[in-house]
Amino acid sequence: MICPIESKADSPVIIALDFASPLEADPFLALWGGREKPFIKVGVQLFYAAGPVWVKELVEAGYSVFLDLKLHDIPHTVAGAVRSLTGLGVRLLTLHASGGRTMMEAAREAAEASSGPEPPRLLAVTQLTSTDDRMLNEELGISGSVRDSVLRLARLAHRSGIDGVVCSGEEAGWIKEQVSGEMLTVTPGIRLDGQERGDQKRVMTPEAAVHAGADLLVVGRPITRSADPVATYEAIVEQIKKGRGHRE
Ligand SMILES: O=c1ccn([C@@H]2O[C@H](COP(=O)(O)O)[C@@H](O)[C@H]2O)c(=O)[nH]1
Repeated sequence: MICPIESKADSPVIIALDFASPLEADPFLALWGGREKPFIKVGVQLFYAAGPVWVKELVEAGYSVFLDLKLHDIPHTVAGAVRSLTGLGVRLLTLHASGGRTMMEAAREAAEASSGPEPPRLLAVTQLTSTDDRMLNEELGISGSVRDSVLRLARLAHRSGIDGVVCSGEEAGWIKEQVSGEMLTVTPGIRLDGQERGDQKRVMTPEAAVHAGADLLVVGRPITRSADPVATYEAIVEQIKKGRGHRE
């Protein structure tokens, strides 16, 4: 089943607007002029440059916005950040599951207590898609596989009342089966066949990710660096339809 948070255009693709400033992001979004507005993700680079007022303007202009700030601090501070951000009207907001249960519960309670627009659904980042087993074990000193760690963090997020997780396509199906079918699975690390991975370690094609159980796909450079971003976006949407066909 495709989750109800997906974009109005019946497309589960979220475009990661990893640009330096609105001077780059605005002309990029204008390429969709006359078409259904895409679901967009604003991450730390653009948020730090553009600020909350610009994000609110996007929401007011009709964009569904995923604010990917990956909050990670003591519970009191994260709760305060969530309170500051809920008024923006964004649909999704991230925090790191590794901040622990008390931090995630504090974030959820802060979102629920908001009196403004509908609060964002919270997503817990499990292990970044740029992490592989070697990095986890040798650099971070965490034993076991990335998959085990992702499942453990997804369970913790679920127990903390968090709506969904950010994970790779490789883990989306396991989370649905082993944690909860209700957990929203949002998957970056999307690459088209044969495309450069760049810094991503756990990658999947759009079709394979949806087939594996991903609800929403985050796609940045494959679209933003494409010679024809709108055509690439539409080709990815087509691939997803195929992936859904295989899943049903
Ligand atoms: O584990 C994670 C969490 C977030 N991201 C974000 O998704 C996009 C991916 O961009 P690409 O250019 O398609 O690689 C980017 O904004 C990351 O901050 C992630 O990649 N992995």
